[in-house]
Amino acid sequence: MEKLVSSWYKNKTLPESYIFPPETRPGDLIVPTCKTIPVIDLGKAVGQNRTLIVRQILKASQEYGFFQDLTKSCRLSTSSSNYTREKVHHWRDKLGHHCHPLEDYIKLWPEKPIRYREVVASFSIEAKKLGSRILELVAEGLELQSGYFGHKLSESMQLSVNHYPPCPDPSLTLGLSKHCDPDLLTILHQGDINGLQLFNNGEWTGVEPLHNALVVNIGNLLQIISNNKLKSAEHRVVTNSRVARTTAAFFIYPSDDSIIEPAKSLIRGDASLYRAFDGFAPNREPQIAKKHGLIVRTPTLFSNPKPSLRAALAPGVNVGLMIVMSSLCNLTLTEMMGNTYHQKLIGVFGIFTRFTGRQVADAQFYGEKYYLVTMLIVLKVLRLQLAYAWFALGLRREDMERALEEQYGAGVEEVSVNISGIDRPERVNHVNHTLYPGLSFGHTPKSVMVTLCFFRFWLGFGIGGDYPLFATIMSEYANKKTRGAFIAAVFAMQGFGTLSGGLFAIILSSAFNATGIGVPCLFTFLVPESKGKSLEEISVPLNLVVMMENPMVSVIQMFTVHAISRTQPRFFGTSGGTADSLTVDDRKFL
Ligand SMILES: O=C(O)CCC(=O)C(=O)O
Ligand SMILES: [Fe+2]
Repeated sequence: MEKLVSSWYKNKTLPESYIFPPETRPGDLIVPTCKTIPVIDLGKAVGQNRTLIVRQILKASQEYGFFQDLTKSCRLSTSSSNYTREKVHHWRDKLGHHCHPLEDYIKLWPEKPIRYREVVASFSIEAKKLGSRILELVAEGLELQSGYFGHKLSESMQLSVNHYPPCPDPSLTLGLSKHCDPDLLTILHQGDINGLQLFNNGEWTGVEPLHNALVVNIGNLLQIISNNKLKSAEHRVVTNSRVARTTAAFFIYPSDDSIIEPAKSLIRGDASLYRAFDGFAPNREPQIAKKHGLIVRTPTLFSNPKPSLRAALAPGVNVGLMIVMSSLCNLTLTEMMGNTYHQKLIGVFGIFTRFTGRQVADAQFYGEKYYLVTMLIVLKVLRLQLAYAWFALGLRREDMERALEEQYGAGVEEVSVNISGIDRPERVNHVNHTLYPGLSFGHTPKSVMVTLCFFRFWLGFGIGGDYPLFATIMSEYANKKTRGAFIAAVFAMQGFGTLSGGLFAIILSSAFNATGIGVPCLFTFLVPESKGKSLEEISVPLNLVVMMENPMVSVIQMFTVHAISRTQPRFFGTSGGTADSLTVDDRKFL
């Protein structure tokens, strides 16, 4: 392990590796302490006062993401867990370990000092209780059902004991640089030494240590679950040259298998600001677009927990596929329309579809566009594509929200109907049916398998009628000598088509991934260090800035523009229906 700062800091000047770049140094070390960070006495959250306390907590969490609570209730590292790779080290040593469920972890805690286990155990039991109480009050304030944050969502707890030794030059370094906690809720015992600072309204303010108080701050996950009704606070720790500062932070976070998403009741009427994700691991930090001076607001930003599968579903792939496929279809169909074999095929096909039902034909993608065999991949990610369209075109927010509301409803249908070149409204059903094989009845492996088997069977049933058709037409068309080869080719082509569709998806998404950007989230929050603007206001252009720096993404955006603009005039509001007729404002994002 790297040597702890505490073991060598004495009589030394600040080593270069601890000197932060000028723009992130603490600057003026004496910042005003924030007298207005609300102090909430949880002991009073009973009887008639309860509603008042709930209101105070909610208000504090919305404005600051921080409040102080008056109820008093292993791994040794230095700087951060990323010591070898980080550019600058933090002036901090840290002991970290899990503490809940206690009986699972206590045996792993340090044995010395002798009372460590006893003291920390009782503290962590209290911290857990306190966390649960606060979360219950937060649930009440957000009008979520009682116990909403209980069980899995707040199942785990980790403790970080931070030690910041006296520092030779506090103006050049930081104990912890600006960050938001990635958890649900943090309960911090900060002792009685100043050091914690909160970034609010574009300024740093000190969080004054209060006797008998714990600092409570909202983490990213609570911001996500509350759909931005609560705010995860940005904070940092500055050092001082006189005394060591030791703090204990309890991080409450969900079990690994929890699904994190905005609470359903909080997205009614509002757009859901975050997509759902699972496999939450508190240490999985997102990539930070440092050169843009941006701070990552959500742990999901550009994170790609299951790279292979997710990569294959990258929206860029979908757009690319759609364009290639629909051009192919258009060409093929135009070619075939005047062809008598085609007429025959349609005739027989018509009988077939009447016999087996429209759905069967639709579900196997053969209604009219024979070659949309990759539709399955494509449709699954339409939702993400809509997000791209939004970013790329600077669409009006209301339009985007409406489209999202209708996700797998009419909005997507229209887009897919249009993109695939089927423009009559009565064909909406057709697209609807093609969606089925891309959906699942549930999210467990079993239900996915059942859905898949069911639709595969259905598909096979439909194809079973169709293959003989192909064979017949091809036999009629080809001469005797080459007939066998032609029929083989026709059948093989479908497989090749599907394979190359998949291959295309994989190549495009690997290229996309290699750019380091990963699959973008629907709404990501990159916040510049500038004041005055709301998250919503700045997130769209900023996402674009990041994306536009990347040639691959720009290409995908151009695709999106063409695909959507060709077909979706209503998304443009008043600005017209083609890329050419976008207004100047729209164009600035292209
Ligand atoms: O030590 C402190 O005052 C704050 C610690 C902190 O923010 C953290 O561990 O995330
Ligand atoms: Fe923190």
